[in-house]
Parts: sequence; structure tokens; C-alpha cells
Amino acid sequence: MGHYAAEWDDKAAATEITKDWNGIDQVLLRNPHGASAKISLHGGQVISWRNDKGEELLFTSNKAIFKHPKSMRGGIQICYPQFGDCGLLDQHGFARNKIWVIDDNPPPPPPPLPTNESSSSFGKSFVDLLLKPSEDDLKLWPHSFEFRLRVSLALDGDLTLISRVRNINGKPFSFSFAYHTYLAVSDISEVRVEGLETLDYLDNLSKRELLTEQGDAITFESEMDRTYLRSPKVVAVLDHERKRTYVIGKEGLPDTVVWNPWEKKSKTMADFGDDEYKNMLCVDGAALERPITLKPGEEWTGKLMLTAVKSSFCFDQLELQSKGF
Ligand SMILES: O=P(O)(O)OC[C@H]1O[C@@H](O)[C@H](O)[C@@H](O)[C@@H]1O
Repeated sequence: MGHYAAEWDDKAAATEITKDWNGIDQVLLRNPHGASAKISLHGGQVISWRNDKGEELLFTSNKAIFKHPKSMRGGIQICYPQFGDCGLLDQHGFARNKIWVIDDNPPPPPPPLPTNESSSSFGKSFVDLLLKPSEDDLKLWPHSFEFRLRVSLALDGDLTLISRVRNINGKPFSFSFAYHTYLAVSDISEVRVEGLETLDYLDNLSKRELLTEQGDAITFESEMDRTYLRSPKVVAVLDHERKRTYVIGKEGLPDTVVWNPWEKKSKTMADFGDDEYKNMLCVDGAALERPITLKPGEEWTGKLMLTAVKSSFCFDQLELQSKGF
């Protein structure tokens, strides 16, 4: 097992494989300070991310349906090769409903930057999952690809997901992509999203009408389903009641989706509690407006980095730079 997880300096156990609700393998990443992440091979879905106090940072519905092949409501879902219903495939594409495999012999992580103390803690415990299309997938979407998903947990508890999609087809193909990320929040009415002010967005609640964000930070008082276009590399979600800030960093992912179903839609979702909209917010790093096109042999990389800090913490530019953003 140790060959796909780099060892911690203090030799604390870094990974463990157990079974999920369907008897499908899941990988537990742990760091020596008690932070952890759980990834199911079902969908390559991150199903838990806990800080060093054992607090769960991702939302999972109490009514989630844990039954293959449907993806579970919550965590971080991989939406590929289609986002939403903009295409011929099922909603959000097939990747989230497939069984991925662990790569027992992954390429090593890049060496830490010598000048930078905190980056040396980056990506020490990781797993690489692979997805290749089945014959049935190729009937629906006739493009051969290899999808490598690396999930890493750092010493400071940061969670990083790196997706690499390679075209192993004879012809170019295009796809859209999102990390559909369910953040756990204490009360959606007390939550603010910073970093998306003044941006153009597509309002998915009104036929993808193109609008411009007018307000300061985004706050919530009704259903929201928007795709912010060409958003910055870093967006922050402030949970005032819990005094927690999520910092969402991204690379290769120009867009950001913000989704909360609110009360009426919640009641129509079989795998979601009527009041659970109060305790979640989806903020997805995504590539939607302009689909990614890969020529034969080309590879695309999309990276998401999640940090959860106390709201009093000042996440200044230097800190971001030290983490590679
Ligand atoms: O119920 P699903 O397929 O997981 O999708 C949930 C939501 O996911 C969001 O990302 C979309 O913007 C919404 O339109 C969608 O309703």
C-alpha cells in the first residue's frame, strides 16, 4: 500500500483501504495531526474531509442514497465529460457513476520548492485513481481517454485534487468539467462568498441568461444556480456562525458554479432533506463556458485546492503564493 502514498516524516500511517457502503474500495488518507480524507472508488468521489479536530468540512445529505451506480449526494463529485444537462449524456456526465481503479504505481509528486517552508508539507499523502471508458461508455461518448485523479492531503490539512485527462483517441474531442463541491456550512443565511463580485454569470435558473454580479459579496436568501465566468484563481466562502473560511483555489478551471437548491427544490430531491439546504453550499471549480478540446496525445490538467481556516485568519497573498497559487 505504501507505494502509492508517500510516507510521513514521523512514519504515521498515511493511507488505509476499507470498503464503502456497496463493498467498493475506499481510500482513507490521514495526516499525523489527525486530519483525514476519504475517497470512494465509486465515482472517484471524495466523501469526507476532516480537519485535525475531527470536524467534517464537506456536506453529506442524511438522505443520501448509497447505491451504485448513482453517486452519493454530497462530498466532491467529478462532473465529466459533461456538466449539467448541456449535452447528450446524463446530468453531469458518467464519471461520477463509474468505478475507478487505484493506480498502484503512480508518478511521484513534484519535489517541494526549496525556498518555501510550507510547500514542503504539500501533497505528502495521496492516492491516484484512474478512469478509462468502458465499451458501453464509448457507445455513448466515442472518445478514448485516460483520466487520472490525484487526491492529496497535506500536513496542514489542505486537500488538493488534480485531474489529468489525456486524449488517447485518434481524433480531437471536447468536454466540460467541474469539481461539484458540497461545503458544510452552519447556516446558509450567514454565509458570504467573496471573489465573484462584478463578474458575468450565466443564471441557470433563467435559461442561462448572461447577467453581471452587482452586489459586493454574494449572500443567500433564495435558490441560486449560477456559473460565474472567468472567475479568479481564489474564491473564499465565509461561514460567520462557525467562524470558518473555506479558501478555494483553482488552476485550469476558469469558471465557478455556485449552487444552493433552497427550500422548494430541496423538497423535490429524493436524496436530500427538506431543510438540508441550510447546511450546504456548492462552490465548484469548473471549465464550462469554453469546453476543453484535446488533440490526440494532448493532456489537460485541472487543479482544486481546498483550505479551511478560522475566519480571523488573514489569508494574504503571500500565503496563497506559498501554496502555489
Ligand atoms: O442533482 P444533481 O444531478 O447532483 O445536480 C445538482 C445540481 O448541481 C449543480 O452544480 C447544478 O448547477 C444544478 O443545476 C444541479 O441541480
